[in-house]
Amino acid sequence: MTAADRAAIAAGTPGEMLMERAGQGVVEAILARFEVQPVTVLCGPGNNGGDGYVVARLLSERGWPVEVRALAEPATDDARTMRGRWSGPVKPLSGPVGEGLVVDALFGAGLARPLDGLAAAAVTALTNRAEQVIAVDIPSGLPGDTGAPLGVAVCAGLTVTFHARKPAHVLEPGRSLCGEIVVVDIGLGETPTRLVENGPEAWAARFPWPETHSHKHARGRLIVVSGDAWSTGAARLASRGGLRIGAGLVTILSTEEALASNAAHLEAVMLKPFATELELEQAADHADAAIIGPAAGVSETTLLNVLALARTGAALVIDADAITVFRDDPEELFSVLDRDDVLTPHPGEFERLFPGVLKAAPERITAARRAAERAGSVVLLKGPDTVIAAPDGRAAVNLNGSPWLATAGSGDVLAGFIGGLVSQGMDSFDAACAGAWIHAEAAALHGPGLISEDLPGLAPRILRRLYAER
Ligand SMILES: NC(=O)C1=CN([C@@H]2O[C@H](COP(=O)(O)OP(=O)(O)OC[C@H]3O[C@@H](n4cnc5c(N)ncnc54)[C@H](OP(=O)(O)O)[C@@H]3O)[C@@H](O)[C@H]2O)[C@@H](O)CC1
Ligand SMILES: [K+]
Repeated sequence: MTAADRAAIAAGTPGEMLMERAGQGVVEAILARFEVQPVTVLCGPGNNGGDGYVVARLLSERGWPVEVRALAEPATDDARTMRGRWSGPVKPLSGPVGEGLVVDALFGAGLARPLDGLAAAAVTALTNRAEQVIAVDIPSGLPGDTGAPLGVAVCAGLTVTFHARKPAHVLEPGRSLCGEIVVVDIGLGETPTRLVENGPEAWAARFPWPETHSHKHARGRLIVVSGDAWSTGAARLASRGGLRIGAGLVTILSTEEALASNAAHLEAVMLKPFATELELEQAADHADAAIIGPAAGVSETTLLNVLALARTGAALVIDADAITVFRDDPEELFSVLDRDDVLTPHPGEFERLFPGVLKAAPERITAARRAAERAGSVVLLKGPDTVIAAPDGRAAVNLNGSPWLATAGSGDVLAGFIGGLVSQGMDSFDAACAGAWIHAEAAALHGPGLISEDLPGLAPRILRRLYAER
């Protein structure tokens, strides 16, 4: 039972009533998606099984042919009550499951160990039937607080959970085992949750729209540090992203040798030379935000450039090579970061800065939180389920990730989106969340054939939508 259940029960809502609402929610989700057909409900011994008996009764009352299979007798009072209200037969779990839908009410939040014996066999027999399987709360075999199955686990086409998504619903591979996810309100009320699904509702109210009197300097001054003469495209992708997301002035800072190639490809983005890290520091002096890392080169120069930017008042977005250069001494980086700064590692870069943290954490949200706390800055851990965490414990998981983003340079544009938002004064955690969401939304909008050059130009369609809904 979760803390939310216990709190609701302590506040006077009987567990039995919560269970009735939970079963009702599952049934409504089924009725909204499927025609009447045979349904087999697999019930476990705990309250997840209790929900299963409610589903069986309510579907049967609506004329559905229902068969109940139980792993064991109910072991909780509420489950026993619901078992008692089911007037049909209860068959053993063993043996093949017939045609039609299968409701998986074997285990939910109380899963304590890998499935074995009859439960494992029943779950294995459901392989290749995902579209017909409706998981109650969580696909059995998947612990709610991680996205990692303990052993065999149900693969469902629909998962109906209660109150709020749990880590297993948002983190891979769990998220893919859930299929469509429906969250049912069972009246648990407002309970503090520190896991946020990243989406506009989490940050749109604080999006930095320009006001009538805004001028370009007030809209945010962003600088992007260019790579050397052969590696200038990444900084331009980032700068274009920054400009499209609304920064008023974007400047690429480039060494002499890369000036010509940058100059040949820039219009609204400005260009300034620098030779030493001291000159970089001076050039960045009036910037609100600075991006460093995309194609920067894994070199001592990049490391010194990061430290130089950290001496300015600019909020930093540190990506790619600018992360890797600190692999021998991550503390050197952490000692100059503050909570306005954002690190945007993929898992390999994350490992370089935070060795062992991903492996030691039960899942990616905890890993990103620990990293943010250690670094003292916002950390955006990339992946199909990108996680954003702040040093104060805030965390969000991006749910609109898109496979089209697996293309060269997409991370550079993401750094640009985040830097552009931070430069406009948006809180860095919000900016990382908004940047990641808009980035994935843009990719989904384009779909097949996406290249990173397309991403900045897709942002306006999403921004228009956000602007209209503000
Ligand atoms: N969220 C909400 O608001 C509401 C939630 N509700 C529902 O309650 C569910 C949580 O119920 P729950 O705590 O009783 O746990 P549940 O998953 O049924 O299993 C526990 C039982 O399984 C057993 N067991 C564990 N692992 C096993 C294994 N591998 N193999 C074999 N046995 C194993 C374990 O035995 P033990 O570990 O003690 O030996 C225990 O007997 C939740 O997911 C939701 O569906 C609603 O009803 C009300 C509102
Ligand atoms: K289940």
